[in-house]
Amino acid sequence: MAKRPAGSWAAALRTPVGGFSAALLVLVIALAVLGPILWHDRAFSFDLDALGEGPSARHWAGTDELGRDIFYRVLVATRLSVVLALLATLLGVVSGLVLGTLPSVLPRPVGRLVTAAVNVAVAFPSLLLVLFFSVIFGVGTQGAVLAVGLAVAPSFARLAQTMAASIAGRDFVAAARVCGVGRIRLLLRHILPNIGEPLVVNATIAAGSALLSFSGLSFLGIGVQAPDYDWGRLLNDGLNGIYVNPAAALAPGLAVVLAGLAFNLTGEAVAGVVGVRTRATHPAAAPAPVARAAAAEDHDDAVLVVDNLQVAFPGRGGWTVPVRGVSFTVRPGEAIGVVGESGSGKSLTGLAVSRLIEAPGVVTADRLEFAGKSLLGTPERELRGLLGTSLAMVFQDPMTSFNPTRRIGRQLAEVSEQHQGLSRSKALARAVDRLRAVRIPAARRRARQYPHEFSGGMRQRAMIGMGLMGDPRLIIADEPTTALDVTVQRQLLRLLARTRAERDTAIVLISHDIAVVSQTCERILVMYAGRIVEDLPSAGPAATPQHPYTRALLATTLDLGTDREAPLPVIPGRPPEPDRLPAGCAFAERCPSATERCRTEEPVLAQVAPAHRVACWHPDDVPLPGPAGAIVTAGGAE
Ligand SMILES: Nc1ncnc2c1ncn2[C@@H]1O[C@H](COP(=O)(O)OP(=O)(O)OP(=O)(O)O)[C@@H](O)[C@H]1O
Repeated sequence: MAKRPAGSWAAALRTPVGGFSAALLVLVIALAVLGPILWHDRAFSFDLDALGEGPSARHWAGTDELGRDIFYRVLVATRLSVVLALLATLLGVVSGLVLGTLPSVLPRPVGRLVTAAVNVAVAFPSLLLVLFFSVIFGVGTQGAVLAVGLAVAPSFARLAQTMAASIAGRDFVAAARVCGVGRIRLLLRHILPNIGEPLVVNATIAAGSALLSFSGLSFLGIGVQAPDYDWGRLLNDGLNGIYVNPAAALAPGLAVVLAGLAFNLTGEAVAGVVGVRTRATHPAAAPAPVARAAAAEDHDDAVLVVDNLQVAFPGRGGWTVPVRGVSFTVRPGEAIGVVGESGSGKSLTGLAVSRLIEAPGVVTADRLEFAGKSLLGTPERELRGLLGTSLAMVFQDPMTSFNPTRRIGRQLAEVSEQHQGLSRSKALARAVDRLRAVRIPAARRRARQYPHEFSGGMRQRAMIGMGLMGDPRLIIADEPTTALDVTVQRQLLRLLARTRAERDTAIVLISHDIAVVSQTCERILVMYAGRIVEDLPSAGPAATPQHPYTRALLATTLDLGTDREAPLPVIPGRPPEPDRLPAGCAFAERCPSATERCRTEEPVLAQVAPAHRVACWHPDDVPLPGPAGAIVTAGGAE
């Protein structure tokens, strides 16, 4: 299980649910431990002057027919009630875990048999199972523990099975398998630790239910037997005289409810901390604004204006700001490339523009406008229509971009049904037409197919086709060609270029590959550690990169002329983590031209030529070798 920072537990305790459940649980545990030690004698002493009496100053919840104090009996019964519930839960969790994970270590036919047995058991209501097992194991405490425990087991087995199956498909398990790790070790080392958290949460909640079931069994007379007593037995005793002394039944009933609540609410609070349920956290204060890096240029007809954009996430020691004051403008029909190494903030910038940053992430900007509308100030409902028809997003992994259970045509058609009010058949006809427009052969037949029946390149085309269902003014493509081979990559870039030429659609192409970007875009934004460090055209007189980072990126680009005998060029060092940024220029550590000033003072993005901005104290304007010294790579322009 991953270690949680102490801060998140403390924060959970400060919430009303967390605080209340923790207090209640501490009280229940304290009573279970101390109850029999402190009040055993009082619970067993007979007051012959007060037989079967109602509440009084001496006996707060009255007495039973032998004159024993009900209040103290309820307190003393806490230990047996809680211990039995916990024992039953433990039994249920352990046997459920064994049943749930056995199929992954047993030979396949036996494993299937176990799975089928679990499926059948899950189909029965747990109360029915409790009664069934009680009959089998017989009346008494032991039988009741076994009955409640085994009745809980199937739901844990199912939970463990489902979670183990989802983990078993992950890459790290495959990697361990390839390394020859055996099945049992795989289960113990790689699968169980990753399903531990949800199991603990569910076990805590199940303890509350076990307490209730146990009290139910004792109440029916098939659980704890005299002279022992738990809350269920006290409830049973109290019910006989309920018209004389209602408190005799109410007191143990209240104890069951409060202890059940303590377990259930604690489970909820733990779930909030370990993230079993996705819950928006509300950090104490908003992230502090970072120093402005540059202003966006003003254009009246701009499709997208990003001015001083910041994306922040709450971390252990405060906010981390992976995007720090990014500013740029995109005009109609313009193709802008965003490049940079992994972690430079490219994707977050694209996601912020598409309003896809989820809480607890926070997006702020002086201006973030798409098609003249503020993306931060306009109500969600108003924006949905605009973004649905005018903004298209193409992601890196085309397989996960489509819903695998729905036909491609229907998924495309949904856009027009939702945003353009087209009928089902008209929307589908448009979907087929759009698939044709992105050059998908046999579009009508293909529209009836599922995503897995498409090749990677076709899925990316279909994704662009989905964007074209509306009338996109901007396409944001985040690493759209990374998963594709070079030929398909070229086709896709050509399709983007054609779409742009035909419809005057602007394109923001995010890539780590400066060669890909320079082939498709006329302007390149180079990002490093959450900032734009250079903004330059990809061709023309101002296309000589001046930032040492851009020059280093270009130097590491391989092309047909690269000397295969020489070692592969790399940029030494690694980019800084967003929560550990140095003072001054973030690239200084890796920069051959860095001086003392670079290490103390952060450069701002400044104009060095028309349409060329650089954030560097020592820009290098010596033209690079190659055609006109510009960023034209082996692929050439499309
Ligand atoms: N939800 C998140 N919570 C905290 N930090 C995040 C979150 N998402 C991204 N980051 C951090 O923000 C930084 C920038 O991420 P981003 O995905 O924008 O990088 P990128 O330049 O697109 O890299 P890549 O090419 O690898 O996708 C990374 O250091 C990442 O760890």
